[in-house]
Amino acid sequence: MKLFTVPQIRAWDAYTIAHEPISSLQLMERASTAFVKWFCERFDDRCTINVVCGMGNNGGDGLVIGRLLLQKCYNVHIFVVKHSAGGSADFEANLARLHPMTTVHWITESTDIPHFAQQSLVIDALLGSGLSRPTQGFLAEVIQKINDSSATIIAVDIASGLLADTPNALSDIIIKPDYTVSFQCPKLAFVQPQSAEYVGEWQVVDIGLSAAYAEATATPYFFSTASFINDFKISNRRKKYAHKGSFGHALLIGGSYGKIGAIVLSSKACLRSGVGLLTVQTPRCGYDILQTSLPEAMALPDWHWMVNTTVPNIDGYSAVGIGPGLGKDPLTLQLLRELLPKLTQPTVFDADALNLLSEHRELLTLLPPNSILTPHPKEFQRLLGRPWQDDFDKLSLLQTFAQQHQVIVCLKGAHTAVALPNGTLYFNSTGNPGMATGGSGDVLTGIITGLLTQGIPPHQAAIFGVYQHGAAGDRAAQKCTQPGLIASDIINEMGW
Ligand SMILES: NC(=O)C1=CN([C@@H]2O[C@H](COP(=O)(O)OP(=O)(O)OC[C@H]3O[C@@H](n4cnc5c(N)ncnc54)[C@H](O)[C@@H]3O)[C@@H](O)[C@H]2O)[C@@H](O)CC1
Ligand SMILES: Nc1ncnc2c1ncn2[C@@H]1O[C@H](COP(=O)(O)OP(=O)(O)O)[C@@H](O)[C@H]1O
Ligand SMILES: [K+]
Repeated sequence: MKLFTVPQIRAWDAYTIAHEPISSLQLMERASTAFVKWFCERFDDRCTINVVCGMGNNGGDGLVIGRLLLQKCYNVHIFVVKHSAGGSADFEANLARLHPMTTVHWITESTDIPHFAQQSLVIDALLGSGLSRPTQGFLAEVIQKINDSSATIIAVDIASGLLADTPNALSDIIIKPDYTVSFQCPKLAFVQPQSAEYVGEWQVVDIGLSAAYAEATATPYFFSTASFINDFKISNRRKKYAHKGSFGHALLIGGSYGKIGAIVLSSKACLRSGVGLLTVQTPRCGYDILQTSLPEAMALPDWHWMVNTTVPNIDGYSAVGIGPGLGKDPLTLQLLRELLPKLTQPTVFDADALNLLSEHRELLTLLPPNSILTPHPKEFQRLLGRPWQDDFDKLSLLQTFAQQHQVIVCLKGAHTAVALPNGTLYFNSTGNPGMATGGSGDVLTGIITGLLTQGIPPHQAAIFGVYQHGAAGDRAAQKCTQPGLIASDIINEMGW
């Protein structure tokens, strides 16, 4: 699914209105109907609902939502904050339609702001994507009062006061919703850690905007949903006469004294991703551990007891993964230095392989094109050599890094962002905080290396691997709960 900026979404609305054809008023009705459908599936008519509206089209949505819920016999109170002299045309039209049904409570000064009871629901339709300046005055007071209440808050399209495509100032006063129900496509802010408390649990509802516009309009941002991933047509079916040679031979290099578990986890995930053969190079202290815990893997023990030091002969391997548990010993650095120019096969760099690259930045120029780097935010900061100002700055640095080095970077976290060498970004839709546990990233390295080994092109291996890793994590969390989840559970739930 493509992710669009607010100006693009506005153009998308206009295109749909011009080409469907449909009036903007009808589109507002359609959007609000989709919201109400989502709402009624979750909340029954015993609750008290406060719809708090502004005077733009987001407020217009609020008025329609209020009307539709009244028609369904919900207990609805509608408030309008008078923040401008007149409302948008569609707001005014819907205000007129509401009049015979109920009294609208106007909030024109601070004393008009109601108390929102603990058990009630607040539907936030104050401001949407038309936000043009920070909220101030009694509009900000209303937001503050809603936030201070214990009511359940549901934002229409986007939380009032939250900017969709650019960072907010720390001082901005913004609704902190429990849920955001957004129209047609997620906003960029929804996949940024800094906006988390201004988004809550979010869901996109389809309002039938033009498919032709979406198809024809370019964007660097994508959201990897199940249907998007299915388009890669990566099959889990095997041909009857397939043999282990049909699925490639992976080489993983990692582990050091005390961190053999990391490379074992990667190895296990790599095997479960479907490779035909796997060889694992570890220091000698890892030999017994690996052979005992994973008899399916072949071991290539280094002469060194504690760390990896020897450049393996990489001929014959379909793909390489290096980094989990690797350590940063000077001998291991030497290995990496000598290995890099020899690599002709697709390669994944993770963990300490990335840290070594960060500390010896001249090595970055030796990365083969389309290599896959899988840093978590701290590792990415080290690779950059400097921190970012905010999440949007981080994304732009990520795009620039991938373009400059012609590599694929999977910046891990909730909504892992995969940056391609052409600057496009794919935000992942799967995964959960249960995966914030040691070893989860090692599993991802194994999965992506395994996909590369089977001949899947690097950009697909990265996007698909990240998606399937998160999906396996979601299945694991269902079984073990989020706190109970450990990295091995992700491996046990693998399969697609
Ligand atoms: N056809 C469409 O365009 C559709 C739009 N929809 C809704 O329309 C919304 C966007 O509508 P609008 O563009 O009218 O935007 P808003 O509803 O966000 O309101 C913008 C108005 O508020 C004012 N404003 C902006 N920031 C302010 C601030 N901080 N304090 C006080 N006033 C402020 C602006 O000057 C403008 O008059 C979407 O979020 C969505 O909810 C939906 O109805 C779906 C269809
Ligand atoms: N809150 C979260 N939501 C979704 N996925 C998460 C979350 N926290 C961590 N993960 C995933 O778990 C993995 C953690 O990787 P990493 O930090 O490298 O762990 P480790 O180094 O211990 O293996 C990443 O793939 C990341 O996307
Ligand atoms: K809103």
